[in-house]
Amino acid sequence: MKIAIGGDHAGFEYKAKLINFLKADHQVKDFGPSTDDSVDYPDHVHPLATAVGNEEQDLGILICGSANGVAITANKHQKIRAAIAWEEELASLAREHNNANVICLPARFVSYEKAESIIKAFLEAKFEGGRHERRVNKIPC
Ligand SMILES: O=C(CO)[C@H](O)[C@H](O)[C@H](O)COP(=O)(O)O
Repeated sequence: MKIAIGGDHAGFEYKAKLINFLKADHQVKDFGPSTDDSVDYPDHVHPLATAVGNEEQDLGILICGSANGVAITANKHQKIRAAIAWEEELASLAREHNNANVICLPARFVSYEKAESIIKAFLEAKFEGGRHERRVNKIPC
């Protein structure tokens, strides 16, 4: 799968580790930041969301301190359904019920091991369609 990953300085460390975790099985594109110097998350979220929205990338992962800002920003983009997850089941349900194409992680609130497990759950889940597709189709895109 083609996976886009990005965030801000608060997610930098986890992003680097996740890239190493993911690159064995996926094509990973890093949307930055490239250091842990303080940055403005929209500068990295917008290009990632554009790439996922136009299907250059299959799924997106955004990591920052609380996940709130990256999720708010990503969801401003047409065709993006960004969900926040701090537990594996939340990530699975985001795919299964909401057809989420971006997952947002709160690096300052979960361990790296939990973050990796959340991403694994997100990538392994599949959209269930049916009643969920009817609902998702009612979200203006
Ligand atoms: O909501 C956020 C942006 O997506 C995150 O929590 C940021 O990482 C956080 O706001 C950064 O705060 P800082 O004090 O500038 O490190």
